[in-house]
Amino acid sequence: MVTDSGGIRADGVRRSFGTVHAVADVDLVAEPGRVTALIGPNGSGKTTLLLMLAGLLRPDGGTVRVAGFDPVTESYAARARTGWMPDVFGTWDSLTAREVLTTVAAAYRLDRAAGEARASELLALVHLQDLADAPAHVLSRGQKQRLGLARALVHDPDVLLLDEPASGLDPRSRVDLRVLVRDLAASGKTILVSSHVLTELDEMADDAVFISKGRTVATQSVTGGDEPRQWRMLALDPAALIAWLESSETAYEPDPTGGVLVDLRGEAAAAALLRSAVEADVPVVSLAPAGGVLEQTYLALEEERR
Ligand SMILES: Nc1ncnc2c1ncn2[C@@H]1O[C@H](COP(=O)(O)OP(=O)(O)OP(=O)(O)O)[C@@H](O)[C@H]1O
Repeated sequence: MVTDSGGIRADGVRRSFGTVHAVADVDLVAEPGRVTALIGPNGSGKTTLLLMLAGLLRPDGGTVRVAGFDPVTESYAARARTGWMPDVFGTWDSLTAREVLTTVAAAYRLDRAAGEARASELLALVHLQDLADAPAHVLSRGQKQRLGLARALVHDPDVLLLDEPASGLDPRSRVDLRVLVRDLAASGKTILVSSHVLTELDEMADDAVFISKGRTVATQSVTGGDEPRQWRMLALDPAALIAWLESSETAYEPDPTGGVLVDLRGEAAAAALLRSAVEADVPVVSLAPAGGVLEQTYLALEEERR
């Protein structure tokens, strides 16, 4: 649970730019030790919300607590506990990757030796040792993202706000990012991460908050939930599969891939369906979730809002 001293909490937060209500009414809870995904279409207000949580933009109304502090009235305490990784990381072009980190360390009042040690540790963590002494402007987009992540971690914050952290990362770096984020959550940090790549969030997040047009429209637990979702079932003999589904009165819809889609509640239900199909000699070749759980919720919400 979020207590006064941990996690992120936003209640009825709003922020407009002129007549644009970028964030109109957002409620959000992100708990320590968990990764919470922030999901919404382009322009739904994710970055604006993250900027308010990071203390970089003042809300017009509502309340925000980050690690127990108000980022506006207790900005020093909140910022000391918050790591912010923007979607586009502007580096100071004349500095090297290492200097970017030691400069940030100095801003957080780490002494020189501690700052240098921390910079080396983080450069190794994000696999940038070989480029440590290269000017930051020569880094590729993905390498800059990794430096941005290292920068967010300099002061060992309790709360991490990551805006599209995987954008521009190659497949290996995405896996590394996922492992790192999970490790940070396991060590008790609160992590809020926005991304459009829902399959990636499926594998990274514990909880999800969906926003649309500046409002919270749904929250969902990613892990351990047994909400119904669609599974795709394929058989060597599609006619035999359909005959069996009909005789066993299992609801299905045909799938363009030649298989069928069935609604199932959790993995135990999938195992039971597979067992009965095999017992009935249906030559099933696969039964797997059709798309990720977050993608299914996202598309259902989009459909609802059309
Ligand atoms: N500084 C600003 N001035 C005016 N309008 C703004 C400003 N910042 C954001 N907006 C508007 O607020 C809305 C929400 O923008 P925001 O960047 O928060 O969305 P987002 O969900 O992060 O989008 P994306 O997924 O494309 O990154 C958009 O309509 C945007 O044009």
